[in-house]
Amino acid sequence: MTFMQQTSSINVSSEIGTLKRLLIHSPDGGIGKVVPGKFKEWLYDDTVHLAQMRREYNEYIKLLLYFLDPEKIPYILECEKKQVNQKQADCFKPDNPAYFNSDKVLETQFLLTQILKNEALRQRIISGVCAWEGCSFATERTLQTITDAAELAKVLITGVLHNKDKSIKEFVFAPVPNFIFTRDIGITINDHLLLSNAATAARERENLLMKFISFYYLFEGNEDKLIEISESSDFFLLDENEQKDFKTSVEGGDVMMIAPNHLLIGVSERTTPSAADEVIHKIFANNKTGIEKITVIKIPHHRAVMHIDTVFTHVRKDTWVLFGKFSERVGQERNDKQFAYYRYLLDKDYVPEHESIEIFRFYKPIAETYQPGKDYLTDISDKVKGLESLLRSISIEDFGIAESDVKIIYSGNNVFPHDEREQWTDSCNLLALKNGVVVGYDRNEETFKGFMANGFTVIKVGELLKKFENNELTPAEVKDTLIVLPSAELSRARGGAHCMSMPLLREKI
Ligand SMILES: NC(=[NH2+])NCCC[C@H](N)C(=O)O
Repeated sequence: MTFMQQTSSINVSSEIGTLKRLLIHSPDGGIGKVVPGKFKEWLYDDTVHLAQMRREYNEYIKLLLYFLDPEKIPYILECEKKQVNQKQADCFKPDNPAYFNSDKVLETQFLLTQILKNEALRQRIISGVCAWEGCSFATERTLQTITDAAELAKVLITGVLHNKDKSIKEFVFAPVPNFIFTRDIGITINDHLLLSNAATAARERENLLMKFISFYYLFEGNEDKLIEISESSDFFLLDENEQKDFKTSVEGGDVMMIAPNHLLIGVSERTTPSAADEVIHKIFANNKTGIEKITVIKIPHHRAVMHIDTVFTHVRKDTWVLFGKFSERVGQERNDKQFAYYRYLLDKDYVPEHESIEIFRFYKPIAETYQPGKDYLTDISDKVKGLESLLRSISIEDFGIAESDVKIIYSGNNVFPHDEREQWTDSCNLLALKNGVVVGYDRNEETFKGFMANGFTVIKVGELLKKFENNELTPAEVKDTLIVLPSAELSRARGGAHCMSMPLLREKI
């Protein structure tokens, strides 16, 4: 039986409907191989203490299981208790027979292992990865000799090959240290999945592995629901400069299924204009995706804001968290207080960040037949003046909220330098477990003030889990809450809970 046949499978139509199933990846050994000389290329800003990162991440897993698959909890608690002295309990290791194996909280390495048990696919995947990574024939043969699927999956992800007695290690290819950010490898759009096409080589193998996982596991038998994006066929003939303009990369952190018929696409450091173009055409051409409205948000290209989900996320139908520097309202307010004459005097190309954000809306009713040559751009400038008014308009139009009830919570409570510091450590990158219950990082304390001022409870994950364990509270009873994960190490990889999750199933809202 295929995955689709045995489960009520895959469907996401908002960022805040109750989360029922997602794809994650636990920090693997490859993260422990990141060296300073590779920071830029591998998209890291620091080295990470892997053991501590795993402890932090396991709190996240437990939280997810409590909400999505509570039947696994007794097993996890028992396993943790038995192995307190072990660095990491076996039930958290995807390559261990004791792995918790949930069909709600799915894991990439675990799924890859399942596919690798099929001999024909095993050959195909090894060849695919080897061709991609350009490894020697000898290495390919060595990989073929690994008969244990779990071991092979680990090698294909970490790039580290051990010999039989585990004494000698060899790197067969680079690690993929950003694979924990499963958000970026694909986007569930209703019952379809848009496969990413990474902007940088450091993340390309992730996309390849995700393709295998999608075609041979998650969407097996329903491959028509997978959407792939690629460069146009004449791309290879373009000269170097033109290629820069027409490169087609899209990463999941830039795509949000924000409301049942509405998709947001960020054009950023990672997602290119030509990728947005291609996504718009593919989605409008396919009525089954259920998308009528596509809003494209152009943000500045820099590391601090690599994807739109580092700038804002949806918290509750009426509530958003946003980086104030990118809000036209906040920008205007500052200017009203003291007019910025320097803007006349500075270099001509100086544009304050919020003003450099551009928003475009494309609209095609489902009932209308798609015409490739038609321009679907619609003018929304009367109501959308910038990012903040866009978010407000989504609450009002897509979720039926009264204008006066929409709340915007700002990174660092909009006080410099906390706004920038906390945005950097993902104060705006929250994962909603349900409408009004979101997961973030414990270090972004100034941002908490905005949550509390708007009636939210802020609680450390450890405290919440204790309440669950003592039966003082159930996940169903948790409302209007920001749950915060320990983040000393996790945040160093530069992604938050939103990045560390790929929702596959949410309740309709
Ligand atoms: N959706 C996200 N914001 N993902 C964050 C990815 C972080 C990762 N280090 C990168 O630079 O690619």
